[in-house]
Amino acid sequence: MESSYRLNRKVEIRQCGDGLKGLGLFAAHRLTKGLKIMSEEPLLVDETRDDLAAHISYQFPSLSEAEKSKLVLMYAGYREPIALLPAGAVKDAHAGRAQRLQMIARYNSFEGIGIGCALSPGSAAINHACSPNAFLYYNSSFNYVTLHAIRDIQAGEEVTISYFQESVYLTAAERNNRLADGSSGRASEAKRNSMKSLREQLTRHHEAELPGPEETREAISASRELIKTMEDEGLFGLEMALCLAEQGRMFTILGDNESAERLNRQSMIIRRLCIGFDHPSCMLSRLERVGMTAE
Ligand SMILES: C[S@@+](CC[C@H](N)C(=O)[O-])C[C@H]1O[C@@H](n2cnc3c(N)ncnc32)[C@H](O)[C@@H]1O
Repeated sequence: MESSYRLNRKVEIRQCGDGLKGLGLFAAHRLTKGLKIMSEEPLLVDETRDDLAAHISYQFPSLSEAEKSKLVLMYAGYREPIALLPAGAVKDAHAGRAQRLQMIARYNSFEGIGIGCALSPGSAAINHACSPNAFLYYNSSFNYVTLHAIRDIQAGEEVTISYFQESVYLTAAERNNRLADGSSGRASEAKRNSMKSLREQLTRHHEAELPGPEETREAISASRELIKTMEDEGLFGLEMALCLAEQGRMFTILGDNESAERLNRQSMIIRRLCIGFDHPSCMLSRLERVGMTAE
């Protein structure tokens, strides 16, 4: 029988079927779009991945024994039979080597998921997909890492995130370069190139001094195309929420407040999908809707 570790009632960690990706996170039953799949306290948090890797061996001794054993079992760029060693000084010395801890920090921490970079046990089991079905976020207000389903996920299906959640404008080639450690990326080249050039077009529009209505209408159509491509690619993320809000602002410039409001609502829906209703920025908007804004 296949061995697996049940992380919570919704997901389990087990070996991926293809034998290439190592461990992965799998749905224990059907997970509906928008569901919070997990929420966990990170073992370590730092400003960037480089900082986390630089500090991990100093911080490691202050973790609890339970936290240490979760951390040393993470992927370190190569698979070592740490789990098979008998408990004791040899195992501890080997598992906690500074160089190995740094590799663990590099391969398993996630940055660009909110403020800072976090290393947490459940997220360390999540593999990359170019069209992911989940979104990872570090909620610094409550100090926990959340994972939300951005589409329905079937029982037994692997739960994946994009390792480029906040760098969505990388081309397919740039992604594959960054995934050179063995993670596979199959982003469609034409679509990713088109997203990058649409973003450049929008940036030029924002940087232009006093763009006229014609230029703004052109920028709106570029923004529509960009959002449509993101949808086709399954890239429901905070960048899509930002694009919707940005398009809303352009409608405001044109005096079309109704469209602006509709886009702001859509933007908030995507934001909630990715980071949850209980994220402070989403809760605030709920208060705003009932007229309870802060003074
Ligand atoms: C955060 S860990 C994910 C869990 C890991 N698979 C394990 O066995 O512990 C990141 C590592 O998983 C592997 N990986 C992630 N996504 C992958 C993919 N789509 N294809 C192949 N390997 C992948 C890469 O080796 C990557 O450095």
